[in-house]
Amino acid sequence: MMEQNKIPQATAKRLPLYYRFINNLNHQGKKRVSSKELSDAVKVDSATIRRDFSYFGALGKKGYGYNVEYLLEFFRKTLDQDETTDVALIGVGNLGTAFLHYNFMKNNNIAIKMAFDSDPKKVGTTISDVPVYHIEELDDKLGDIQVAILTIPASEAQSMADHLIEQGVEGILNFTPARITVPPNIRVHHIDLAVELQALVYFLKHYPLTTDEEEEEE
Ligand SMILES: NC(=O)c1ccc[n+]([C@@H]2O[C@H](COP(=O)([O-])OP(=O)(O)OC[C@H]3O[C@@H](n4cnc5c(N)ncnc54)[C@H](O)[C@@H]3O)[C@@H](O)[C@H]2O)c1
Repeated sequence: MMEQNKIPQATAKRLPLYYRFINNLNHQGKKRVSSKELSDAVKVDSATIRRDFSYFGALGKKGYGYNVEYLLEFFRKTLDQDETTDVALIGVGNLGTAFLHYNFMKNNNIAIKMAFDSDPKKVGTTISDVPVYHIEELDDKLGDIQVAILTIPASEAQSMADHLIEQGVEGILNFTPARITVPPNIRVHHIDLAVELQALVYFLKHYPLTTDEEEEEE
């Protein structure tokens, strides 16, 4: 990955968001984009965008904006768009099934390759071309997959994470409300809808958005 270490984590997290939008612009044949346009589209304030983009070596010109092709090339390299990353999904219930149906990652060269469940009724089925195996087949089937999505009951999360790590998984996207403990070399990202909603409501109440932006166009 290109100069990934120099990019602050908060900036890196916004990369996929930028990538998706810039990719769309490119498909529409657009050659340049202003920080204001970007800001409106991805809902990140334009000062943050300018700071983020300065890490990418993309310096917008006043009255011109950013070069779409340059940005796209940079994002592709940085996000390893040229390589495919396979992901395993653990738990084909309400949430897991929805993720399999909505092939949300097809443009990003990241794909859910296989899914696991303990329910015999689900094992042996295929959802959007993704085979569902029994969880006991995990060691045989996982291969060199290093990323897993956890959509199992919270009570199963820790032991499942331990097992996945034993099998070589290095990154876990945890949708269960359980806070799992992992060794320092393993990365866990936790997505909790309830917490996100609470945060949104809190911000609405205490930090109302204003409409007058002190915009400085680039
Ligand atoms: N993060 C969020 O925004 C969000 C939203 C809804 C639910 N959740 C959480 O996501 C998880 C899944 O929710 P759901 O509604 O899909 O639940 P669900 O009960 O519909 O699905 C859970 C699935 O996991 C399977 N399972 C159980 N134990 C297993 C094991 N040991 N190995 C493999 N598979 C196993 C079950 O057979 C079932 O298919 C829960 O922890 C829930 O709290 C998170």
